[in-house]
Amino acid sequence: MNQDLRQAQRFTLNERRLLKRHGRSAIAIMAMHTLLCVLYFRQGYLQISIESGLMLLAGVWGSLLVYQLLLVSGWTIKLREPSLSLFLILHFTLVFMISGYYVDEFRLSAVTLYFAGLLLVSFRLSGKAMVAVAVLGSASYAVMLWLALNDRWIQLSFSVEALQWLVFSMIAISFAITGGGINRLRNTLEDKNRELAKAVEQVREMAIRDDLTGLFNRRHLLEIMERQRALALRKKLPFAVCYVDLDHFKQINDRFGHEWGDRVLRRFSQVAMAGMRDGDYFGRLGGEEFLLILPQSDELGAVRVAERLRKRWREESFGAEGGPANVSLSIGVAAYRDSDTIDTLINRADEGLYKAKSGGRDQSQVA
Ligand SMILES: Nc1nc2c(ncn2[C@@H]2O[C@H](COP(=O)(O)OP(=O)(O)OP(=O)(O)O)[C@@H](O)[C@H]2O)c(=O)[nH]1
Repeated sequence: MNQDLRQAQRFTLNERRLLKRHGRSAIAIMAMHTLLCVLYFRQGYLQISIESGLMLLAGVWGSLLVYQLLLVSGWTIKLREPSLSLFLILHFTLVFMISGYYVDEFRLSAVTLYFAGLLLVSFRLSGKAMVAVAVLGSASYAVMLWLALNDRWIQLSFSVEALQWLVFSMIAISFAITGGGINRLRNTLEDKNRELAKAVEQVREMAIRDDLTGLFNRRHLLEIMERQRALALRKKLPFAVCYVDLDHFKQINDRFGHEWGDRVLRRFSQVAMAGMRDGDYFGRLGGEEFLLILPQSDELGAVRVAERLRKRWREESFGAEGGPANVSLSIGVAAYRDSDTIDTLINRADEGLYKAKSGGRDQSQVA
């Protein structure tokens, strides 16, 4: 594959890599939060028994690991939102609110890492979804607070708690508003990168194709021959080429006009392509000259292919459409030899073509 194309694809077709990174970030946030909870617990600020704490931890990490497995396995890649960010942020909301419930002294600090979670999913969720998530976060905080106040009314100050809830809600909404922008930017960037990859592919196609026929052009045919030669040298795989030339083409142009000449060239390309074996290559060297490259073919096999093409093309007639009745072909065939370079091989095929022309045209000759 062309190097430019690979580079463009690195920006566009790397969804699996991004998903893995997304999963790793989720784990990092949760790991930091777990560490924070352990510190709170050790300092006596987390009002929870060790058994309940461990059970909660098992639930949190169990579900997060399942999430991570889904992302890494590629199972979610076909979904509309493959990072399952909505699930992730709901999971985070639940976990952070539960920990917030148990930490009375620093309730707001216990849920601070929730904002890192919001930032993470803002790369994936739309602006509207982000606002909905933030509102849900704020409502969950309110419910959590209500439960904590109900349980421990005497020790808690309503106004301080309400102020902390307000701060939490404002930060969450601000994250949602700016986060929506991040997602829009990311989508635009993705679209642009996709367009870029397509453009690179188009440029690449233009660089290897002949305008008139859409066949491989001379440059690309020479590249293919170089590759075949390398294979022949390394793995002793034979290959052969057929130098194909339409006979008396100048007369066609002169008698029927250049447009008819073009039409004949295009039809010949279609006929030749239709009869080709998978793995063979066919292209236009220029003018009315074409080249067939036949991997894993010896001289005899190549002559058979050349003759089949010549006979098939003779059946084609343009007479009924006001063009030439028949256009014959002359073909020079040459099989690769160890001492060959690309030039000597083409020259030999050209010699075969010369023999075919001087032998009366409409035939294949080996050289
Ligand atoms: N219509 C058309 N004609 C082309 C194109 N490229 C080359 N030609 C014409 O092809 C003709 C080739 O003529 P020659 O090289 O004399 O060969 P020929 O008339 O086929 O004679 P032989 O090969 O000896 O049978 C010339 O008239 C070129 O102008 C093309 O893209 N379209």
